[in-house]
Amino acid sequence: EEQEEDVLRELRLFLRNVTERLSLDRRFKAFTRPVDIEEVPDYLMVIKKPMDLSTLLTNIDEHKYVTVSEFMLDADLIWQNALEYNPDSDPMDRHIRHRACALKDTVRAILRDELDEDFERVCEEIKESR
Ligand SMILES: CC(=O)c1nc(NC(=O)[C@H]2CNCCN2)sc1-c1cc(O)cc(O)c1
Repeated sequence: EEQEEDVLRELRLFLRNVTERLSLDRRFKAFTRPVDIEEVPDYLMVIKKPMDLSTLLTNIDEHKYVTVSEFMLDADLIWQNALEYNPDSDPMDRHIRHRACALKDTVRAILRDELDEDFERVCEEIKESR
């Protein structure tokens, strides 16, 4: 009903705000757009579920997420994919892994500081009821 749509509208506003702040952080430049398959032809042989910050925003606008937990599953793909594609001691691998770990910690810190657990519980109730 209308109250549920109010909650999901507030969820989308919160998730857009978090995603846009991440996209503005220079440490996460490599994660702002889909990996360019022309530049990195073997990427899709290694990474089965690509994800990036611009795709998160599109998903939010398409009402893909009813809970923060669903959003987190896709947001976690971004740094998990980077760790998987960059496992070696190569300086570039280490550089990307460092930024992937910073992304992981930053997302968790924002949600710990800014997500009210009662709000997420209401979102989970809406999801269960559908
Ligand atoms: C996001 C990601 O996982 C990524 N990984 C890379 N790894 C490498 O280049 C390592 C791989 N091992 C051998 C030595 N090179 S480059 C890169 C990337 C960076 C961008 O600024 C944009 C973009 O689309 C992708």
